[in-house]
Amino acid sequence: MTTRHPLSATVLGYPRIGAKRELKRAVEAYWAGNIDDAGLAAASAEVRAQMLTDLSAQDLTSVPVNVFSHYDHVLDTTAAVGAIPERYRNVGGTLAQYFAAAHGNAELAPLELTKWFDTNYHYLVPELGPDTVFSAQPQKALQEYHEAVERGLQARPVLLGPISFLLLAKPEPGSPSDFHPLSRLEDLIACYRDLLAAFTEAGATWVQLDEPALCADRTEAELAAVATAYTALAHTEANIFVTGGYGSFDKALPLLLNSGIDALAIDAVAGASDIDWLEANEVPPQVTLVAGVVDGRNIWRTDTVRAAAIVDRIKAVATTVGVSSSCSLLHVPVDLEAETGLAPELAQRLAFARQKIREVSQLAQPDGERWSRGESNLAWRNDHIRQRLASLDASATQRDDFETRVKAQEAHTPLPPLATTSIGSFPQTTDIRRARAQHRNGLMIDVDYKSRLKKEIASVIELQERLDFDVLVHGEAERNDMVQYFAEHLAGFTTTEAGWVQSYGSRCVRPPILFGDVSRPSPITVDWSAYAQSLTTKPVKGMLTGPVTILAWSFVRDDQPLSDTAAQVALALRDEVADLEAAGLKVIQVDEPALREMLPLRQAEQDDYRRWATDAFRLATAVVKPETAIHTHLCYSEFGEVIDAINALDADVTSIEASRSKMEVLQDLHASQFARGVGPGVYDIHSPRVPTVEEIASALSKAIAVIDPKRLWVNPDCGLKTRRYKEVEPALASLVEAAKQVRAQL
Ligand code: MET
Ligand SMILES: [Zn+2]
Repeated sequence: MTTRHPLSATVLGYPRIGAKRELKRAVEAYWAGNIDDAGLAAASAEVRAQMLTDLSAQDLTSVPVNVFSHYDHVLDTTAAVGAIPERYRNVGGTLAQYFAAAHGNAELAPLELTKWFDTNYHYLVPELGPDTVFSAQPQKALQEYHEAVERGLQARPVLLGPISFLLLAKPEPGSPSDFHPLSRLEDLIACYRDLLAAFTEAGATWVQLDEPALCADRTEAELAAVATAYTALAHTEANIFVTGGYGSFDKALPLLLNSGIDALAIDAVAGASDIDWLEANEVPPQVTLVAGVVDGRNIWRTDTVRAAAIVDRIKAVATTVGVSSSCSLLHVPVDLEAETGLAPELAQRLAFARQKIREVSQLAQPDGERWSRGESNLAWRNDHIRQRLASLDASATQRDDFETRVKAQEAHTPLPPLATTSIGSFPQTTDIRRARAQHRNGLMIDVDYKSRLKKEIASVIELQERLDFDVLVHGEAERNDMVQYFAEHLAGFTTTEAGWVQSYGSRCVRPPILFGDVSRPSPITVDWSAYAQSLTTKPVKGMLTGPVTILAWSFVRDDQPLSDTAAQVALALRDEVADLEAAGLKVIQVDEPALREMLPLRQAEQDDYRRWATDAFRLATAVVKPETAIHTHLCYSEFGEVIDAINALDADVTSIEASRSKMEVLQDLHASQFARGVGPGVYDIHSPRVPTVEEIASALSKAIAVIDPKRLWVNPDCGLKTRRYKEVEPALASLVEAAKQVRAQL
């Protein structure tokens, strides 16, 4: 019998929150003090056991370990190199320190949370300084290694690779201004060598180092660091398997191949251009190539006929070839079998994590089962929508110029300078969540549910009138989630019952599935917004989620370009915008918080993205008359990168998360000569803290130094749905009062 290579059939990582979110429940119970250390350890062990059961259900030739996480895998690597920041170190045992860094406590804010590449996963940003001492802490990885070995599995510990770890880190507070974490490479490598030594000593022959940061454009110095790091690590006893997983390695590819590493995973889904390079160049014979042909980021069943052809292309250039997922399966739900409500013709085209393991295993067998997707389902096609889109010309995305709009809007809806508003959602009380759940489960009839929602809207309007807001919102009580709500009301989408994926820590989301042509069977939000407007003489904002964000937070069909799908979503929203305007809404906000998230990692692809993303937004909004104001909202920082796109959205007003980034965004806006209305958030809704009138007034005073007060809006930095009324009321009162004070000084 020939033994198969350990990387013949594998996946790069696995969902770790539990098929039914068991880990979420355990961790939250632990934070609340409802279970103790032993209780959490037991629950975690069960989640890991299930992961291993899944990973061993098909004949994978090796399984990744150390891919379980109590919160985040970047924080796990931070802990593995002993670099949990000093300030969390006197909190108690290692788990307490870990959670303090992850989640904060009464005294300490957690580490910064930010988006993981172009996904909706968030990682905790490591903080490193010139004096950070690295020390190998292999215990967690070893424990998971032993758990797998005890089951007779061939296991390989996984760590975030040293280059990505340093590139994702930020300088710790107080570091010299010219300090860059990458300058710590040599010391970090020494620590990784210790970790690898501990793994090999325990019996591991392979170690997986994930280098997703190499799927973005890198400077010459960063690329040089890749060669240095891997040449050093290749001279250890461990066999090194490097993965990327979020696109092509591009310039890093030859460096990795020639560094002496033993295996490299190619992302054949998002980074197929690497395969072209491999075909045109020489692959060192000692390097095993692992073909990542099973999409780790989407839920479509793999066309294994096509995938096998890609594996063959790679086999033609390399001596040893394996098959894997394109990246960790972290981004997909665990089991399709749990979805009993899906239409069979859709379900048969899907694969979640368990099904993907099976696909890998089939692809790795020369005579394994093959499936071809064939044509897309004709029943999912909507020719009427396609014709409407085809008949649109450039005027569909073009409004009058901003000057004209401002004049028309001032006449139509007079507002003071520093006008006050909020971002849309108001606190979602237990009572309102219960009503929604009861209605969903058929325990509350439509009329009762509608009157319950109307009551909620009326109370939100009453509160805003009492607080003296200038532009009111209806509060979004009808929405469980800003994307799911629209997915439930648009044709071409379906939602799942248990399709949970981790967003960060214990927070999970259920991305809807966009499977066919999108259309709007009937108005979605119009009744709620019109009802809110009927209760007040002040303007109410209609509230919609934008096309880019709807795509970013869904699993989207991959049989046509994203730009085509975005246009269909935009057209549906355009009809909704037109209906809101016709119903008397003078202000309409279309949220695009995911505008930055979808930005491609490689510069070469960014212009195209900016074009279709802004076209979609404009298609959705440019239907209104000049006197109707279009607002948009963005959060999650780093606006520098999308400022041109924000400009191109051509919204009349853009509200932006800014209180946490200390109004830095104003500098960016100023520098880019952004000329339209802007509302830098002055109340950090991510914290229960109630801001004072003085601090908001001082932020506003800073803002009017760079922005014309007529263009400046005063608002929180995001929706209020996760907050409680007891914090929100006084905070909003401070906000309105601060606006009035600064206004009085103009
Ligand atoms: C993540 S952005 C949220 C915007 C939405 N309108 C809300 O207020 O909740
Ligand atoms: Zn937001």
